[in-house]
Amino acid sequence: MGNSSSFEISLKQIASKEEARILVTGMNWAGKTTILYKLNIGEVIVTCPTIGLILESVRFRNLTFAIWDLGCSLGFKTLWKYFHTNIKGIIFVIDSNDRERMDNLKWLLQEMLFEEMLSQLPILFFANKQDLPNAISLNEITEKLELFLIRGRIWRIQGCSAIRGDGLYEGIEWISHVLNFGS
Ligand SMILES: Nc1nc2c(ncn2[C@@H]2O[C@H](COP(=O)(O)OP(=O)(O)OP(=O)(O)O)[C@@H](O)[C@H]2O)c(=O)[nH]1
Ligand SMILES: [Mg+2]
Repeated sequence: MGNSSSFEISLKQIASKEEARILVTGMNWAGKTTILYKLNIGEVIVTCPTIGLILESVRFRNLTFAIWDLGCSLGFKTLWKYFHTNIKGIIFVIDSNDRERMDNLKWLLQEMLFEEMLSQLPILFFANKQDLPNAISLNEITEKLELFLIRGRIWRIQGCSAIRGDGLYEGIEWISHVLNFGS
């Protein structure tokens, strides 16, 4: 990665080229990449791996899905600063099998929910890995992450298994519909 000013210029260039998008995010290992592959909505493109920001994007109808990790050392704020104007919705992927990181996840989610630049955007929560025997139920995830406290935006939690493909299209159809892009 170059120095911080050349890095900022690179970010600006990426942000200016991209069109309206849905941000797909969540903790690492949650299944973001697998979901996008499974949806078979196009080739996953590593847009710019050289600057330390792993940005993958795929297209589905007229939506662009861009993904990056919460665990990324850049942090939310750097990314939001450049990308928020094009973001129309958020897909937040949860590893339903990861009980140990639920508390961490809750705080990361809170940080995002309170981010002014992302306020009012609809959120689809994909409770992924529901195929695993110890997966946490949707009700329990809703409790643990306090999703019921979300105000001022449309949200939905959708159980899914990126491995099997269950639930993915229901979620994508929902967010497409909410954004008035879907048929
Ligand atoms: N059992 C099961 N495993 C899954 C599912 N989705 C993803 N995985 C596995 O979880 C691991 C992480 O999946 P990725 O798609 O790489 O997750 P990611 O969120 O893109 O991870 P990072 O890019 O590292 O942040 C892989 O071993 C996947 O095969 C699922 O629905 N069920
Ligand atoms: Mg990934």
